[in-house]
Amino acid sequence: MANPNHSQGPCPAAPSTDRELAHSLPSSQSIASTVSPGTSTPHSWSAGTDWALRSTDPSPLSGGTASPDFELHRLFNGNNPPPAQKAPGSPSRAAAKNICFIGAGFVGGPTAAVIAHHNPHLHVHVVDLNTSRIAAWNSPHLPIHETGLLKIVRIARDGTLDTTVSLPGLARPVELKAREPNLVFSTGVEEAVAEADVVFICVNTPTKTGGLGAGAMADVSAVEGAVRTVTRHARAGTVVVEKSTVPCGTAKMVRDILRHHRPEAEFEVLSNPEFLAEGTAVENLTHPDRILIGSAQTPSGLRAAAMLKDIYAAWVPPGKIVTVNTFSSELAKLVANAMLAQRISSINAVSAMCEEIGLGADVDDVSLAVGKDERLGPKFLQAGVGFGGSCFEKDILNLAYLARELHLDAVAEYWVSILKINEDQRRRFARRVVRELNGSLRGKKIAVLGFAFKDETNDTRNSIAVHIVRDLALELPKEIALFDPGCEVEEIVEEVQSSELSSAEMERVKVCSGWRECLQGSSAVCILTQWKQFRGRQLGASGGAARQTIKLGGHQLDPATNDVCLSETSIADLEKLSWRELSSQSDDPLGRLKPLPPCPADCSGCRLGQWDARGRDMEAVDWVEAADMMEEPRWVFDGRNVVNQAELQELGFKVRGIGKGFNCCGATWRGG
Ligand SMILES: NC(=O)c1ccc[n+]([C@@H]2O[C@H](COP(=O)([O-])OP(=O)(O)OC[C@H]3O[C@@H](n4cnc5c(N)ncnc54)[C@H](O)[C@@H]3O)[C@@H](O)[C@H]2O)c1
Ligand SMILES: O=c1ccn([C@@H]2O[C@H](COP(=O)(O)OP(=O)(O)O[C@H]3O[C@H](CO)[C@@H](O)[C@H](O)[C@H]3O)[C@@H](O)[C@H]2O)c(=O)[nH]1
Repeated sequence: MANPNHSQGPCPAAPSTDRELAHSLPSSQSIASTVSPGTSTPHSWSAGTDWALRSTDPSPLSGGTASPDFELHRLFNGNNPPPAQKAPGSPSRAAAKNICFIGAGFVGGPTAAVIAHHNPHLHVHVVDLNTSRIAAWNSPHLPIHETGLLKIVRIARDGTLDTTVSLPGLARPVELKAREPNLVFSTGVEEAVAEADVVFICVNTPTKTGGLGAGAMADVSAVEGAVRTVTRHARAGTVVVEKSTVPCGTAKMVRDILRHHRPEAEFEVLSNPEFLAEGTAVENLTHPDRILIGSAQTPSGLRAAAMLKDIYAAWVPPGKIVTVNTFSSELAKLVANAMLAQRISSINAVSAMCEEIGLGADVDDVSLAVGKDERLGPKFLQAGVGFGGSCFEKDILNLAYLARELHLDAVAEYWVSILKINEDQRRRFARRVVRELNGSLRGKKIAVLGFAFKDETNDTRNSIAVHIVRDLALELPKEIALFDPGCEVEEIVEEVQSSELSSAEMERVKVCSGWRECLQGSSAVCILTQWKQFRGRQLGASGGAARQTIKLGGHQLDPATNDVCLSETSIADLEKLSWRELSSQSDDPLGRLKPLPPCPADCSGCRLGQWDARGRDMEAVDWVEAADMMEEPRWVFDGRNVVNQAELQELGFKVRGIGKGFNCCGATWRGG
């Protein structure tokens, strides 16, 4: 809870936005941070006030929302709502009240939670056939480990408490009214669909493994399953939103199925692909680069798009919401992933060249130089052992399949070449390990640090590590020890077991629960995931978290009235102020969260620990200690260029990074 002893006057050293906030609260206002589910009221300044909505977006699609401009208008003009301003002929549709998400996976769960968090007036119901997944969403131990996710789930799922905030930067205490719960997780798929105004389909769409298009085409059977439920149970007029990544033309297919089974009912089908990346899901959902909405370009399609746009406009600036037709939207999702992966394959191809040139060419220097070109930019130019994960490969295969279907073989080959480079990159890495260890791994222990497909996640699906472990296991080493600071031992075991290793190869694989156990007695360490813990204690310690600059939502402060309106975004600003002014370490500095119910004594979630407060080994590797544990000569094969090569070489390690055509002493070497 915020400290009442600091409630007098503004902080003299505070920047201007802080000073504005310091005078921001009138003496007698009480602030409701939410309204009851089912009312059309957005975040209200004072409870019980109903606001007319105004479009702040010149686009004819906008149906209006509680945008910052609207909130400012309200503050300048008291409680008189601004006149509704709709572009002539612009479509309108009743605002959604009940939303259903089918699929409580990596996309459905976090997306539903963020939508519910920012739209307290909506009732959001997330359903899945997987009972254990739903049980986890209803527990203190969520099935998905994403920074900040538990907190927003708790706010929306459990509601919040009445609280009063007193901070040195605030003129007077701020009263935050309790929030009602508006996020439900259940297995009641049919009931949730029957109640919904909008149904988001967030089910899995993996690459087909058999039959027509095996190994290339996306398997949309789960989408079809979800659509079947909609045809049977949805009310006429329900808007169906395709959130899953699907082949181009799927929205039309869904529309056709609905028309066939329910010819009397009007259904609109929208494409609204998701661009979040795992490990940064909450950040990506909270501050998206864009929200893409594809709709039929008919009046009713545009009305449906406007309704969806309003849901996002609760926290996304209107300029970031892009509306197109459904085909362009579906294609854009596949192309975005293909182009991101293409950059990685491009820089990995360069890394192979750097290694072969061997004259000191360093791929990281090339990335730096190339990324300075504003037309190219610095992101997604990190060379490594290749990209993994559940999305890039399947979406490129999907795109290439479409090109082939269109008889564009050269185009299909172009996309497939991205995957060929990726495969070559990981093969080259495994070959190099074997070559440097004199062409044989027999009798040697190989340590693998990192098993998740990227850092800050526990997702091991299609991880590069699985492929490399398989290639190394073929060499019959004494042992391959695996450790990942973000994954449970069971998660890694499960993934390895599904990797087609023979029983003789499997016997050599051991999953460890700490880096010491993993490195003990090894001849070589392969770093396959970019966890910062692998950089080492020395670097980890010197890094020190930079002090965060607090943006106090300046555009939401009214300089004339010094009022502040408290949407969840503004409450987040208050939390930042609290962290700064009171040096609070609490995840809940305003004291809004309801306590979690105690877990049963045999709770497996408690036993395994949690992402945010877990018992697993998140300690940085101490390379000084590691040097003593390993067999000589000690090799480090850094597949993500995370360690400081010079520092490790001083400790007696032989280090090989990606795309380094030299070692630190200037001697050239050649990759495998
Ligand atoms: N994972 C990501 O980072 C990411 C990002 C953007 C887009 N996508 C796309 O989003 C979609 C979902 O991906 P995900 O990673 O969330 O998948 P996931 O496997 O984690 O979750 C899908 C969930 O859908 C459930 N499901 C399947 N059929 C169902 C039905 N008929 N009724 C109720 N529940 C059902 C499954 O039980 C599962 O829990 C995919 O198309 C994927 O390509 C994923
Ligand atoms: O410069 C880079 C960036 C990433 N990677 C690797 O690429 C893979 C994918 O990383 P990332 O894209 O960050 O994670 P994903 O969760 O797979 O997200 C991608 O796939 C999602 C599913 O479609 C999209 O929504 C996201 O926009 C898109 O980034 C990982 O193995 C990374 O290690 C690199 O090797 N070099």
